[in-house]
Amino acid sequence: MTSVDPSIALSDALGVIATTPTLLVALDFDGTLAPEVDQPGAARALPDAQAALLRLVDQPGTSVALVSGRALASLQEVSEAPASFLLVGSHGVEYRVGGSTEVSLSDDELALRRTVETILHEASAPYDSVIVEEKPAGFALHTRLADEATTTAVQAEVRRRIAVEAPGVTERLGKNVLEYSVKSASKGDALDRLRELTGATAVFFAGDDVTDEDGFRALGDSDFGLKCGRGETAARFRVDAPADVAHVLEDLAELRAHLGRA
Ligand SMILES: O=P(O)(O)OC[C@H]1O[C@H](O[C@H]2O[C@H](CO)[C@@H](O)[C@H](O)[C@H]2O)[C@H](O)[C@@H](O)[C@@H]1O
Repeated sequence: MTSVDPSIALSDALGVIATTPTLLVALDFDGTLAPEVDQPGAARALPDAQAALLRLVDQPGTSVALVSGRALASLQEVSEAPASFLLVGSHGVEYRVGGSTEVSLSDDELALRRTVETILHEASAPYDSVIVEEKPAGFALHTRLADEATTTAVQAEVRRRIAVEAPGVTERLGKNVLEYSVKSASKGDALDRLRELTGATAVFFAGDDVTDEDGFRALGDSDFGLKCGRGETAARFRVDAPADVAHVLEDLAELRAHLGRA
């Protein structure tokens, strides 16, 4: 485990955030809580991470949120999250904060979404290795099982057509996934909303992908950003893999529980 900010050790910063009066623990799902797998529906949080989150959500003044690029329904299914977890899907477009929310699309947005659907399905049709995933406000093109040449070709074709036929849609590029949405919300917007909703005095957020950087940029000096894996980041701390995230969450849960007992 390393500190991107050399002025403070990860364990010291964890000890500080554990004492905050009202804590929001927010986690990206794929690549952070759950190791990456070939089939999106097969992803599951590591048992140690899930156990730590269940322990955290039981502590006084502590909220747990999953903030994912997945559609909310997909996130609910793979995360097996109890009702006490706050859920954000589709990169900040969908929320489960109490009751589920429907995504409401205008006629223009519905038409734009249909155009995106057509482009992604037509561009991916020649390739068995490319999968299109439906979301309430858009579609994602998965190339995890495709070779490099196929990925380059299909993404170039999609981008060429989107620029002409659906300008204005929001593009998000993740690990082996190129996604288009008719809503432009981000994980930064989601953390802002959850912070306000929970009255958090500090926020812990962990993520692994480019779209998680919006979340890290929404953090302030009292917060704790944890990047999982390689790549440029605005997070203050970094670990190598989901197993390390699980360890950090276990430590945070232990510190928070100790505080509750003190
Ligand atoms: O924000 P996240 O919770 O990290 O969600 C990002 C995307 O996750 C899923 O795709 C990724 O994980 C899959 C399972 O490990 C993997 O097969 C795929 O290659 C990854 O891109 C999900 O399917 C997407 O909808 C999310 O946007």
